[in-house]
Amino acid sequence: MAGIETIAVLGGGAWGTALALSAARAGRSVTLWARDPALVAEIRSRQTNRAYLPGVTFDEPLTATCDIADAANADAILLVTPAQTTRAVLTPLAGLLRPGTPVVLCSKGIEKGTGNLLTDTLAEVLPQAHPSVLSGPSFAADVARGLPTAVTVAARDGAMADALAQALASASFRPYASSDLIGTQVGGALKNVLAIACGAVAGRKLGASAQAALTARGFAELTRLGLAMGARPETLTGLSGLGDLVLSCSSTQSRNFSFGHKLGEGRTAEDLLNSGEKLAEGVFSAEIAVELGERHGVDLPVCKVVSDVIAARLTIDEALNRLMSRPLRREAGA
Ligand SMILES: NC(=O)C1=CN([C@@H]2O[C@H](COP(=O)(O)OP(=O)(O)OC[C@H]3O[C@@H](n4cnc5c(N)ncnc54)[C@H](O)[C@@H]3O)[C@@H](O)[C@H]2O)C=CC1
Ligand SMILES: O=C(CO)COP(=O)(O)O
Repeated sequence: MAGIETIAVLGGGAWGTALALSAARAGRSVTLWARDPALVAEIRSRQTNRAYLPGVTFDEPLTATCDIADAANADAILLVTPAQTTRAVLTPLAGLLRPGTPVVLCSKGIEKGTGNLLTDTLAEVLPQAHPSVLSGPSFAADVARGLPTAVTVAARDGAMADALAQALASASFRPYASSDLIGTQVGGALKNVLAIACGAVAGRKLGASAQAALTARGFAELTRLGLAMGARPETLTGLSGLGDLVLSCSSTQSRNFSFGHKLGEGRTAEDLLNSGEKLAEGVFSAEIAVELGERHGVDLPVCKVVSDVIAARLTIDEALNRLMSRPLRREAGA
């Protein structure tokens, strides 16, 4: 397999910019596509992205463009826009992308309306692409600053996953290759929903014990759904599953945790969404995760209460009562 030298990153937000910087540090030639001309101008003139990565000056030069056609000929494309925009962002590449080009989905979510994992959407829009996923415990601000990070990089074909891991690896960024596309995506999507629940527990001051219990029971949910959908167990206990769940369920740096924290303090989801709160993917994935659970015959009680709280069908206290009054059961067979 030919080496991956040129990389296009689609998305000029926090994670897209951080991954572009990280790939440049790994020695790749990187083009960052963003829809906002003002941001492209800022990157070209100042090598900063002050709105999404305040305080970070790029240590490696990035080329920026507003024309998505400039991305089509790269050896690999990283898609890093909010999960619900995946279809819209990929569509213009339909007639441009060379067959076999790896498209690495770096967003974490499930498509509303279809219940698709993002690789399913990719297959519908760009069937000629080689489907790939990057996921794991990694805050954009940490990666942008070159702090040590490890992630999972999965591709349909193990050799492609190895090539992508090789291309993205640097002294501070360590990808582990995998061929489990399903497991890698289920972990990333569900941890966002579960982080909202843990944030709400913290915001409601229910205690560290409750937060740990919810993280563990959340992991049981993530595992049940992942296995029912065909994930491999070792992926779910790896970086993109347990690793990312632990990070997001324990840190106020997580936007999903922070969103939940504010719900726990009494704000409503509607109010938060209307007041320009930062992107919290779990808000959009919660309901569709519950639907996926139903489709696969899997019970997801924590995701269900998160979905109900977001839709204002339940208060935080009612959610707690619902979880605590469920019939007692054996832990392993739950
Ligand atoms: N920020 C982080 O630490 C991490 C984020 N992620 C995932 O990466 C994805 C993106 O997150 P962030 O970059 O953090 O979000 P962000 O809110 O910082 O940036 C999103 C970017 O997407 C752009 N965008 C929105 N709609 C668009 C559209 N229709 N077409 C083109 N561009 C559009 C926005 O203008 C913005 O530049 C999410 O799925 C998130 O879960 C994954 C790992 C870490
Ligand atoms: O996915 C992330 C860390 O791995 C980022 O989490 P948030 O989107 O909750 O900030």
